Amino acid sequence: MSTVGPEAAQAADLATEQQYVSGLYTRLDEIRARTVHRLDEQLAIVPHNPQAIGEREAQVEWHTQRIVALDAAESGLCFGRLDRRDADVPRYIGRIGLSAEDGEEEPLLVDWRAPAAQPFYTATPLHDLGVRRRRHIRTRLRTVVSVSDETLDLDDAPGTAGASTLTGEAVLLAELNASRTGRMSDIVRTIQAEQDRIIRADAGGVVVVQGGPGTGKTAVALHRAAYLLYTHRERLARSGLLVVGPTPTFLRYIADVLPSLGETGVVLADLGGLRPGLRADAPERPEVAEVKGRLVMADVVAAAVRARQAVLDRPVELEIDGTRLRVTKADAARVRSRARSASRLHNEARPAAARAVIGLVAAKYADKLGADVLGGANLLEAGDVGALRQEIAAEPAVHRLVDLLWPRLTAEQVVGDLLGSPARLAAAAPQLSDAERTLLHRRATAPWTAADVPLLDEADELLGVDDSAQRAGERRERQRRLRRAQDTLDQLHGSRSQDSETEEESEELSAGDLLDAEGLAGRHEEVDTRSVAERAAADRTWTYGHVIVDEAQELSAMAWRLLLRRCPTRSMTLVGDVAQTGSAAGAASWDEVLTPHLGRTWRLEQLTVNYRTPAEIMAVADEVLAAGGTGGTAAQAVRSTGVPPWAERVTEVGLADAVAEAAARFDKEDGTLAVVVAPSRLDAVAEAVAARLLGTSTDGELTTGPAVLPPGAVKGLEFDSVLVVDPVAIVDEGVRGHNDLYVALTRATQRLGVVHPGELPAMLAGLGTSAPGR
Ligand SMILES: Nc1ncnc2c1ncn2[C@@H]1O[C@H](COP(=O)(O)OP(=O)(O)OP(=O)(O)O)[C@@H](O)[C@H]1O
Repeated sequence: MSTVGPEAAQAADLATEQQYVSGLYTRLDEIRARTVHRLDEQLAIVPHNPQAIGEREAQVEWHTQRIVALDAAESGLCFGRLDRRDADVPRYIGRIGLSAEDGEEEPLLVDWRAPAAQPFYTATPLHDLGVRRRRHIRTRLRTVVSVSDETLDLDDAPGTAGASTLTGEAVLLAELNASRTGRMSDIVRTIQAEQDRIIRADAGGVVVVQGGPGTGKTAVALHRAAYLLYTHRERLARSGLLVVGPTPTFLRYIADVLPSLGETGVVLADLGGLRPGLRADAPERPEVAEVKGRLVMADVVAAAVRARQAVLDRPVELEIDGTRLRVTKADAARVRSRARSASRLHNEARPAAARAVIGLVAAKYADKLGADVLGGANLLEAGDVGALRQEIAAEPAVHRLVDLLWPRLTAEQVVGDLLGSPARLAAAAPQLSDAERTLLHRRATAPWTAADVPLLDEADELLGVDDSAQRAGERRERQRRLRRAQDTLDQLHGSRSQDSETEEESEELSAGDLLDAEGLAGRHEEVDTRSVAERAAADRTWTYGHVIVDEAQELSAMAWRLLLRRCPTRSMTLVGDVAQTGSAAGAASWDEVLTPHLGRTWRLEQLTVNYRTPAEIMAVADEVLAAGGTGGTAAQAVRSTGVPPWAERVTEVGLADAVAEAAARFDKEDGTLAVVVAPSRLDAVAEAVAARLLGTSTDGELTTGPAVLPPGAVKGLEFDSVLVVDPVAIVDEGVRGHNDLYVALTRATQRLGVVHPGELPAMLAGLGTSAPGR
């Protein structure tokens, strides 16, 4: 009897899986070709009315999206197989679902997001969910290059139970050890059970995901987005999904993940990009951002809007056709109370303010014109007063008075004027101290910062839009279309030959019988052909079906108000780590930051395993947190590299060159490199590193070479090698300096070095003192 050796068994497994995977690619090609053909058919259609245009656009979008998803699935199409105790056929798991032409009961490939795929991520020897064996399949292009098995059935392989809490440990570690590229990639092959639970959590309500550095919060947030789009496709296709991240650099870093999962219809934005048409990215001092982020600023903005609804300091005179009229403070107060009772929103109340002003001026004018010199009743008739009102409504002096008492305002005017004027600040913000108001004060024309965006949004909420002119224009346009449609119908009707109106022919339906002018006019209305994501991103008032916030601990109270307005259904996923909060306006605890807005309606989930940072580096970082961080949760490092992190003391004058020298040593290693440096040293260090290493970037471009960045800019990112410069300055210059240093140290996936000009602080005593390669 011959036994099969492990190599032969492996070869046989490879051959079996290759055959299956090749079949899957054949099926993928067929479906793709058919979808391309259908798309071509749709593009060839020439639609003649808005309804047909709309239908065609929907079909084109659907087929295009399908092709994008099929293309995205090409790389690593199938990565898993489940052999189940009670089923004869294996179940294959992949990036998308594929069924056979004849629609067999078991699909050829199950989408990783489908419920049937879940055991691939969550089955364990103790809770095997009916799975005997989980197989990880690795492919390069369309070739299967390896398979690795986990036996879950305790009867088959006694002793496997409890061996590891990780799913597919070998495959996972291989992924984690790989060099980084400067762009985040998806983790669909190796999602871990605690992550899977959050990814598939119910869409309703607010889920807060707290986890230490490297626990996969960003990865989980993005895979949850893909999961929700799959599970609630129809709803989210209409309402859209928003992902908010801390910086433009971070958004670039994560930008490939969702497309690689076949999902392109998501809006990604940082806070400074949340106002359509505005890029608010001017730098801001942290202490200013902190004041701007306080909840009290909602009252300040409201007071600033109210202050624009003027009562006069002294009477104004205006002249109409040579007649002088006097408008008093009391008159102005009457106009204001009329307008205020007409609408809560300033700009929407403007027509009421204008009517009140016209009424007031007309009455004064009538009094003068019709005054009986003998002191009798007014000599003007009611009709005369009506005509006067029309005349007065056209008077430029009256328009100026309306503008004075109730100006049409934009959010930019309200907030710009407020911050640009100490007097306006003093009037609108008595609750702030002089020092705080001084912090807020800036040039009226200064560029906008990210912390201004919630203030602008708040102002917009209070201003509303006076769209009466636009609505009047739309009414006129609709009437024009109606008239044109009626003419068309009349012509059609008129062209019916009188002679042919036999009884039979008169039974025929004409265009006019089928359509009325209203319907025909409707057909000529414009169709908005932008995608939901495009429309959502361009519309400040858009409300999303789901909002995901990454690095949520950084958001100020005012930013929360803005985001909650974008998601009235409160279907939200917030991920972050209160131990990594860098901004003064951000959170030291979730309770503190969320309870004012959400009460206790949110639920907390935790991630506990650090997949990024090796144990050697985490041991050092944890000491920093213990020495002065703001809480957070410990995360267990999943691997160790055996490479000790080190510290090197340098002289103050030689610091920049020493950093460049150390960076050059790291640069010889595989993968990406970041130099993290306190803001005050940024320019000198960046210059020295750039002079030494080609491709050095300081603008957050992570793919060209070493990146030199301040701690605030590396939030959420990771690099194979990290060089931290002058840790004491990082702590001293940050608002929450220990957190900043903690963030900097935990960015490394492989190697960490610290260069310091003075004594090494005690909390970093765990660092070795000799830099390798010296
Ligand atoms: N299940 C997993 N399989 C493979 N890689 C994973 C897994 N989970 C996380 N990772 C990897 O670990 C790294 C850290 O993940 P991520 O950036 O999502 O963590 P984070 O919790 O957001 O970190 P931080 O708070 O420090 O920014 C990434 O490279 C990510 O791809």
